[in-house]
Order: sequence, then C-alpha cells, then structure tokens
Amino acid sequence: MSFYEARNLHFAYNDKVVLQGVDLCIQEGSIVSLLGSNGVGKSTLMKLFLGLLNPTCGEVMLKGKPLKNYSIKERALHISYVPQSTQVAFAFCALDIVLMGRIAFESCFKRASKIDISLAHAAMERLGILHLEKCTFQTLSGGEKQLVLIARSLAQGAKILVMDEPVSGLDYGNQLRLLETIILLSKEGYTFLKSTHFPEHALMLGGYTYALKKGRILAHGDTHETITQELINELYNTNIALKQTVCGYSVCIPSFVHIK
Ligand SMILES: Nc1ncnc2c1ncn2[C@@H]1O[C@H](COP(=O)(O)OP(=O)(O)OP(=O)(O)O)[C@@H](O)[C@H]1O
Repeated sequence: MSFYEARNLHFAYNDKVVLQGVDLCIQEGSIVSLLGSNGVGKSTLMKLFLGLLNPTCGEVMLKGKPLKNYSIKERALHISYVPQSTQVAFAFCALDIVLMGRIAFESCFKRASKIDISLAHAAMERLGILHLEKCTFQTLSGGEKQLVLIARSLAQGAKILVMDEPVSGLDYGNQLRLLETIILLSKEGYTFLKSTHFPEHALMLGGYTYALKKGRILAHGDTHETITQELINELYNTNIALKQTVCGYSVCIPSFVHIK
C-alpha cells in the first residue's frame, strides 16, 4: 500500500490548464522536493495534496484511502501545511499563531491546555524563536513569520509536512538550520513534500525529487541521480555547471554569458 500519492492528477483554473496527468509517490519518512520554474504548478500540486483544491481528474490517496474521504479534522491529524505566506487579521502574538496548530485537537473556543502550550514552546524552541513568543505576528519580519508558521506545523503534531518554499525569506543561517531540522525530523519519521527554487537545497536534503515542466513530471527519482546540470538548465533555462565539492556537496556554478 502506498503512503501518500497522486494518481494521474489533472487540474485547471477555469480554462487555464496547470497539471496534466501527474503521478507522484511519497514514502513514509521521506523528503520529496518539487522543482520547477515560476508558475509551473508546484503550489497547485501541493494544494491538491492537501485537499485545498480538487483535481479535475485523478486522485490523491493517503494510506490507501482517497484523501477526499478524510474529514478536515482527520486530515489535520495527518498533514500540516506551511504556506508561502499568511495574512492575519488580528493582533495575535507569535505564540497564539503556533497554538493554532493545536486547534485540530481541541475546540476553537477552548483555552489552550498546558500540554498545548508546552508543545508550542517546544516547537518554537526547536526553531530558535522562543524569544518571539510575545511579539505581535504582524510586526515580525518575513523570515520570522516563516519560522513561526513552521513552528505551528510542528506543534500540530501531524507527521506529514507540506511546505511551500519554506526557506523563502529566511537568512542564510536560518536556511541551513531549517534544512538540518528537516533532515533530523525525517529521521524521526516525519514525511516532507516541499517545493524549492534551490536545486542545491534539494541536493543537501537528498531524498527524492520530482521536476515539473509544462504541467507534467519531466524527471523524478533519487535526488542525487535526478538533479543533473542538464535538468537544471532545462528547467530554468540557465547555463550552469554542477560541481561536486571535496566534502561531497554539489554546487551550481553559473556562467553569466551576458556579463563580460
Ligand atoms: N487562483 C488562481 N486562479 C487562476 N490561476 C491561478 C490561480 N493560482 C495560480 N494560478 C496560475 O496557475 C499557475 C500555477 O501556479 P502555482 O502557484 O501553482 O505555480 P508555482 O510553480 O507554485 O509558482 P512559483 O514558483 O512562482 O510560486 C500559474 O500560471 C498561476 O498564475
């Protein structure tokens, strides 16, 4: 039985076709990176995996059962979502936002329990943002907001994390710390489906990669075998060379053909 998969997904926004026959299979505890140019459909595919959009054809399956047969609460027990950004209408503090991850376990109107608060604190501590707990979410920087949303996902306790460009807005140190956290969490049994604009980050994480182009899967497989310089150049219309460093990491070396 597959763990989490998309079978022959098709999707269009009205008459704008975005995905055409996408198959994607995620093993439990794995890290799956989605690559593709701007507007290719990565966020759309993730929203289909979350059940926030319905496919025009095809199906998302979770643990052998169609996702559409799970209630919203059941979905929240399995899957959490880190969006690219979140609008918050009220002056919630960062801890309130993280505690919202616990709503699936309680009623919206019930006060957070001691257990909820300690789980929220643990998630914030893990991401190095406990000092932000009393800050108003709206006043945080883009990167700080992103870390709070990731903490909300961890506090939710769901073991599948769907992350839409999770490092966007993070400074270089927080990018590396988040990648390391993802690797550590996957070793604890968490499963990741994440989009990225950085092939090097996918290579650091390893796992599995799917590359999307023109609504279809152009390439997929073990990340280190799938991400080649030819694939990167085809996906992004670039002219890079992929080189391996002495410590085993691959880096992209761009050639700026227009600048001499
Ligand atoms: N609500 C919507 N209504 C109509 N078209 C949409 C909607 N959301 C996205 N699209 C279009 O669908 C296509 C895929 O968008 P999507 O956000 O999934 O791409 P993406 O690969 O995540 O892009 P990026 O890397 O820039 O975040 C784009 O052409 C986009 O303009």
